[in-house]
Amino acid sequence: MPLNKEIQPGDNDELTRERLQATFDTQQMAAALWGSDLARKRRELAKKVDKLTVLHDSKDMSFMTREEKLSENARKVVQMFAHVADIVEDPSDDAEMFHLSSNAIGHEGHPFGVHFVMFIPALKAQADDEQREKWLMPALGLQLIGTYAQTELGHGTNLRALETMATFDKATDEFVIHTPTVTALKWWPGSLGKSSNHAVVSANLIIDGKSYGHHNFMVQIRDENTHKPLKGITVGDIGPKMAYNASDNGFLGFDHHRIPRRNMLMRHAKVDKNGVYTKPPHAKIGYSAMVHVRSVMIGHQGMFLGSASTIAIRYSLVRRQGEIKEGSGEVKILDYQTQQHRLFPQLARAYVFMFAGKEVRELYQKVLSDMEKGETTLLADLHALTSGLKSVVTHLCVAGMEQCRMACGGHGYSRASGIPEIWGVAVGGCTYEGENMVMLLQLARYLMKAVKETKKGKSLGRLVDYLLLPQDRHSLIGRVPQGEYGPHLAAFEHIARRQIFKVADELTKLQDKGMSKEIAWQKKAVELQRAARLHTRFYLAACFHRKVQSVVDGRIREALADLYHLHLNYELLDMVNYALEDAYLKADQVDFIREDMYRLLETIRPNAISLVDAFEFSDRELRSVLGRRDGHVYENLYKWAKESELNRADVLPYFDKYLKPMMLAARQRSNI
Ligand SMILES: CCCCCCCCCC/C=C\CCCCC/C=C/C(=O)SCCNC(=O)CCNC(=O)[C@H](O)C(C)(C)COP(=O)(O)OP(=O)(O)OC[C@H]1O[C@@H](n2cnc3c(N)ncnc32)[C@H](O)[C@@H]1OP(=O)(O)O
Ligand SMILES: Cc1cc2nc3c(=O)[nH]c(=O)nc-3n(C[C@H](O)[C@H](O)[C@H](O)COP(=O)(O)OP(=O)(O)OC[C@H]3O[C@@H](n4cnc5c(N)ncnc54)[C@H](O)[C@@H]3O)c2cc1C
Repeated sequence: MPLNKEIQPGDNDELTRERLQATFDTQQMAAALWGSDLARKRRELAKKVDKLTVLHDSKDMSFMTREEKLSENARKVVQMFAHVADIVEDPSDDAEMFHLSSNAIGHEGHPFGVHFVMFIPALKAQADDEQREKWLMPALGLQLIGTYAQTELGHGTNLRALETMATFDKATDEFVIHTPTVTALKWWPGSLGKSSNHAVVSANLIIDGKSYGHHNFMVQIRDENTHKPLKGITVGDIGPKMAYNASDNGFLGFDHHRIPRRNMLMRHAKVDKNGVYTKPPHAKIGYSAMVHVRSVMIGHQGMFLGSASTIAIRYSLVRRQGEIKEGSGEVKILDYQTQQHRLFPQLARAYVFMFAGKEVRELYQKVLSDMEKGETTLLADLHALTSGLKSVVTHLCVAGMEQCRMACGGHGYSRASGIPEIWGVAVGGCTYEGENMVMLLQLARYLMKAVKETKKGKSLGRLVDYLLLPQDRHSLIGRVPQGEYGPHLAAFEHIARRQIFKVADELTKLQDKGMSKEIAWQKKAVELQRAARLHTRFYLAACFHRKVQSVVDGRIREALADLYHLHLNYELLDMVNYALEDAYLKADQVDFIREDMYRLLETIRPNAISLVDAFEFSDRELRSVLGRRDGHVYENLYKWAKESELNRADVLPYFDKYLKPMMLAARQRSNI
């Protein structure tokens, strides 16, 4: 039995030979990546989706208009729910459902995207028991479609400047929801434009003329039967986007629209019928739906980068171009060192992002169950961690995916590669759920507080314990046996700690000179976001270390350790300026890191296909001609191109309408 479980009769021989070189069992590696239970469920649900033709794309989405995309994905999502009990073991398991939707629907969006990822989590965390009964149960039972309407045309980041108003009318026991200006229009919510009939709306709570800041309200926006907007509500689609065009992101305006008082989500903050306001136990508890998405995004982004790596690495083993030794025949492009250097570090990042995604979800679940008991101590840690990870992971993912695309040459630029769409979806993650730079500055706030605690000999939390440790002056990389690469991880720690303390000292100096805290912050904002990035990259490296250490099977651990060590080398070189500034690393150590990285590229090369096969993306899920499991790329690229709508006729009307008359006229002129 070969160790790579993807081998099948009829596959491209080149790929089969590659797969036979695996040093580990790909299904065991899949278990390390996804968790053994989820890996098994993914495998089984993919087989079931393969058999259920109603869940298959009716044609490649690249050849569809937006309206066709919306309709196609609405059709598939409805079929998916109709068959859900036959396909998944536990329909209430978000992870299993996400993988089902990834297989059957893809990533271009569908009417229930924000419903499941924000609307339901907002109700779970912020609705009281009675409200859960009223809306959560119907939402879970698909009796209504919800969205999360927070961002406005004028403001997305600065939530304190949101303009939508929810004014309490004591006489009728209602809130009056109103959009006072054009900039107050809700703008961007997913599935709002044409699909949703309910929304959790963020609006400023106003009682007796006093504003209590923004709170969340349940608003029905469309009639349940006719689907027409209710009186006082204007709603529509905001137009085409870079990608994610099967999602109808929308706008929404209210003209003194009335809702019952009990439509304010009241698990934590409350307003009684006399207009008496009760504060929540934590000022930011109403932000929980955002924290939820930030926590799920990390693993999803890892998956996007894993998909792009799979496509590029498989294709690089099919594509031959040029010779390394003259006369010895064209080589697979993955045999070029530059191609390996382009792709393997992205593969390693995909792995660690998926591991980090799992860790952060566990912390989220813990915080959620604490919150249920009114306990909010870990909320700040979770906010800091998710803010940093969300920003660093999305940024590195899209940079990595772009490398994958370019590594596929011209065919990478074609939508047939599948990379442009997932890149477009992934890059949205740099903006949604908090613009990356803004979220890095949120983490920086936490880090600066942590420095203050450290100076008192205390730690703000587990994530920043390392700030209490003393700094070494020189790295031991290349000075002691490599072992488990401890000195490399120590270098990540050193770089992060130094930048964090450096910027904290600079802030103090500016303030000591009389500068206000806010202006000093502005003067050092770029350095602060750097501190946040370095802290997060240290967290990621340490997470990779924890994962490798936890693996019991020797062959899996060895293959993972190769990726981990490559990650350490590659990322350190990417941040090397920070280690050179204080001569922590010497030039010969940088050379040592580089040479070790090149060695690792060669070590990883024979396992490359098995490391991507271990993601176990089905062809249906990958939606890529270049990334096909069987490697039959060229004949299928030709088949795909023939599906282009431009090939429906040999001559298209625009030729007769514009080009032919122009050429005829030109010929006539030349005959005169
Ligand atoms: C079919 C079935 C499928 C089922 C499977 C489901 C899976 C589906 C997967 C689909 C995947 C993808 C779909 C993509 C959907 C995308 C949806 C996108 C949605 C959105 O974008 S919603 C809008 C998001 N908006 C934002 O993120 C806004 C960003 N801004 C902010 O968060 C805040 O304004 C801020 C944090 C930048 C600042 O807030 P502000 O109130 O002004 O506070 P500050 O004064 O700066 O800070 C005050 C203190 O508060 C702390 N703080 C801030 N936020 C939090 C928090 N969330 N938690 C805890 N603490 C917080 C902050 O740190 C300060 O503390 P300090 O004073 O320093 O102690
Ligand atoms: C695909 C997609 C889906 C979305 N889905 C939803 C949804 O379902 N529901 C919803 O409510 N919203 C949604 N959004 C909106 C999204 O949350 C916001 O676009 C996002 O929070 C960024 O806010 P903004 O657009 O106001 O950017 P801005 O804040 O205007 O950012 C513009 C620039 O200003 C900078 N900047 C802003 N403030 C600061 C600061 N304090 N310090 C330093 N720099 C700053 C930013 O770094 C950025 O460079 C979605 C957006 C996208 C792209």
